[in-house]
Amino acid sequence: MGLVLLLSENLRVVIPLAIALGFILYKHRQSKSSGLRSLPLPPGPKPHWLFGNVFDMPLERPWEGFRDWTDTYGDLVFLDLPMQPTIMVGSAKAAFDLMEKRSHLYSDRQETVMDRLMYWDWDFGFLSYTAKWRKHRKQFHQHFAPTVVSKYHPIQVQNARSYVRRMLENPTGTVDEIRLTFAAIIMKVTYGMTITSMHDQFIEWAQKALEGLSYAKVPGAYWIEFVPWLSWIPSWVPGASFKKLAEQYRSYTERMVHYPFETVREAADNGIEMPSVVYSLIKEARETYTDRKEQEAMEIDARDTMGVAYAAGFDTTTAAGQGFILGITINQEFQRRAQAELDSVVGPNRLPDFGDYESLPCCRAIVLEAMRWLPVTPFAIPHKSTQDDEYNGYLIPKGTTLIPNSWGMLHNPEEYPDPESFKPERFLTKDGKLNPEIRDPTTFSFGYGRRICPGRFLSNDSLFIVVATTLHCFNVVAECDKDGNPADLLAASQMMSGFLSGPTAVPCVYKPRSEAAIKLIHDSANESW
Ligand code: HEM
Repeated sequence: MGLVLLLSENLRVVIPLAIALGFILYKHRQSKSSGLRSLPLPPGPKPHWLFGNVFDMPLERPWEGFRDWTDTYGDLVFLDLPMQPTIMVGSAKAAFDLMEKRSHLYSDRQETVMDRLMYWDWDFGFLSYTAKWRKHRKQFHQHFAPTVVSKYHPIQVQNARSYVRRMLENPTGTVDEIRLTFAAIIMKVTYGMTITSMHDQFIEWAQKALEGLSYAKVPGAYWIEFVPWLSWIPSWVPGASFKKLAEQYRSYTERMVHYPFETVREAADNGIEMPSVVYSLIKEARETYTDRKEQEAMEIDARDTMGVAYAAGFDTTTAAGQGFILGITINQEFQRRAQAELDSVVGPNRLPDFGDYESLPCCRAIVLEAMRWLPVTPFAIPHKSTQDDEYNGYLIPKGTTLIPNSWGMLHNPEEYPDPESFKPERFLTKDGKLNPEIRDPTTFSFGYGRRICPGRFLSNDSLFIVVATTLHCFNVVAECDKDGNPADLLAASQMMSGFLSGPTAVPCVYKPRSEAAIKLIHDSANESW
């Protein structure tokens, strides 16, 4: 106890010393040579002798700074960060060569102290490349694979229709209503819970948990990541702001994972069905095992595996949906073209559904362009290597973090001319079909290799039905101020900096296309599902 107090009182000295000592030991380890270690590291900005490239990291719209580095140094840019050799991957070829073709070497993740302290260490998206990760990923995939997700179409159609009904009442509620739509879809699919408001208690907890996560994931923000063995220090110690942050948010993360799961489990205990992924897993556990301990273990696995669905799927799909609304408001010409297609395929007497999917290439092109234009995860989630490797004559040391600049690849003018413009037509042939020669942007925007987003099929379907239903019912135009001046949509399309990105604002208004459209929207409230 005396030692704890002594160290705590002198923490302003202990912390920098511990970090410096850590850096020196790390540098020493790095200098040890092995077979491939005689190869040069990929080029990159010149590092400081002790702090490496820490102070070179671009903070505002970093993807642009990283693209400039790629232009200067090439496909792989080496960054010397504390305890963490890092390579920025700037081209599609290098990204696929490493993270897809050699995915057995590049599928690890950097687990962090903050993940553990803030109770995110159950989330398999942040787990290392271990047996536990494999087990959870496999279980998740069984419920979100392309052959399975069509089961969720009725939930998606129903929520897209409920969305247009709310937009009729609240035509400027673009941001809130699209958020509610994707939250409701994920919660219904995963837990069988009906969400009707973003003020729902669960949603408020989950949003707080995600807010905490966004702080915890700012690279280099917490010194504790460089000296994890100091994570025992109490929160009252000066300099231990990471502990305070963890204490502030941890309980929200716990509630986000536990509450919906316990709701379904309690219902199952009382013989009440809540048809959903979690309900079917609980049922399976109870049918497979008679031993309560084994049942419990399987149920806990299900809780943790599926706890990730809201955390990983809500903000991401929402940001892509916001990109669609803004983009289609800017590109009025393509909006008219998609509506003409909807008029001819769906007609005036019904709303679109998944049966129309193949016949609506314009709506599908809009989804593709929304995924490309303002990429939600500009750097995917970084991967980590598990062995020394060689690529194009360069050493990639074991333990290197690979950060793919997905934004840079999606904005490569050679693949996507005029990349800053929202142009769904780029994905169509002259005769209006999807053009297989243009690279599908979702090969970048959902990440890479064995870690590629397993929720992408659900997300793509949710976006498609929202796009089709919206454009069948509404013209989407720029919001005007009281003097009639339209909002600056290009300013709104500036992407926010952060681990997750999206447009700065969505100043758009929904105007019903016709009386017939209004009737269709109202009538959809009487549909039985
Ligand atoms: C537009 C929507 C979405 C985008 C842009 C997106 C993007 C991503 C990206 C870039 C990754 C990291 C891939 C990598 O490491 O290379 C990822 C991982 C993940 N996503 Fe998504 N995602 C979206 C929607 C969803 C949805 C709806 C779900 C769940 C239903 C989901 C579940 C996950 C999970 C569980 C992981 C972790 C995979 C792992 O580490 O093995 N995502 N996503």
